[in-house]
Amino acid sequence: MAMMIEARSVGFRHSAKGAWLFENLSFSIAKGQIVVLLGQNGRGKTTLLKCMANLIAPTQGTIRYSGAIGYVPQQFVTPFSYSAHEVVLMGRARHVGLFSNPTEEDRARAAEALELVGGAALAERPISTLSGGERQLVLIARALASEADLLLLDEPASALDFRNQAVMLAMLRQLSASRGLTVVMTTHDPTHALEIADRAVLLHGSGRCEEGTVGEMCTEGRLSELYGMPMKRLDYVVGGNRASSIVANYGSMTARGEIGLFEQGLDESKAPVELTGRR
Ligand SMILES: Nc1ncnc2c1ncn2[C@@H]1O[C@H](COP(=O)(O)OP(=O)(O)OP(=O)(O)O)[C@@H](O)[C@H]1O
Repeated sequence: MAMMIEARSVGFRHSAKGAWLFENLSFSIAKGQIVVLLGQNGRGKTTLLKCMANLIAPTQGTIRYSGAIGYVPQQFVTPFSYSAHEVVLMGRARHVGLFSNPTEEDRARAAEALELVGGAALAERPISTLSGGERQLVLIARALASEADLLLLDEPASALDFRNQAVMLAMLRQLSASRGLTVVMTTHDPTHALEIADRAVLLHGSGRCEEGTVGEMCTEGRLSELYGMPMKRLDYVVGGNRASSIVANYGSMTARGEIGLFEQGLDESKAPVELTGRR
């Protein structure tokens, strides 16, 4: 099987005395496989994805890859108000020679990619006027237009409604089956892993991480530990098809302080006290 990515004993920490985000992580991703990175906020999913995209160097270990990479960040900021079509056309950069203009084929591929994500109607709209979800679809189209062999997607579903999430997941599954596209994506919804992924990487924090098949990784026990709260797997039949979802038992969380994000992020002394309008 052709290997797209081989990570060997990879680790990352921001400073020599800082805590490891992940440590001694090794995995192999074969051509056409889909891999999902899971973990609580701040556990290092984006950092790992950036190491895989060769945007930052891991503190320890090596990552080798073959083929062309398309990296889709969580946010895309541009000072210029390009149209959606122009942004997708940027994905053709490595096909367009230096000092050359995009060809008709480049334009056609860009239009095709935008259509594939259901964004054809957005083509002429300035990117700055698009909603978060629309912008996310355009960025995915840009990566598809690049005809990368390996897509690294940072929370591609975070701003999408249920239907567009389903469309995007189906599209990735179809591209991996038909074109051998390899995909690594981060998500806060482990059901996405059940739906399309072959393998999953769990980032538990303090350097601890695990990697394996979705069946091995997405068990109730492992996911409850990963998110620090009870997680259930529901298996059911819908429209004659078997389906599974991972759900969080939200009601089990009693008060603030149990959720890590609050402990880390909310400093009341700095929070705005006055709200405008009536209370
Ligand atoms: N320059 C930096 N120096 C120190 N810590 C940093 C720096 N940049 C990021 N971090 C920290 O590294 C950790 C990992 O960040 P990362 O964005 O990889 O997490 P994540 O799992 O993708 O989170 P989220 O789910 O919230 O997107 C976070 O705790 C973040 O605050």
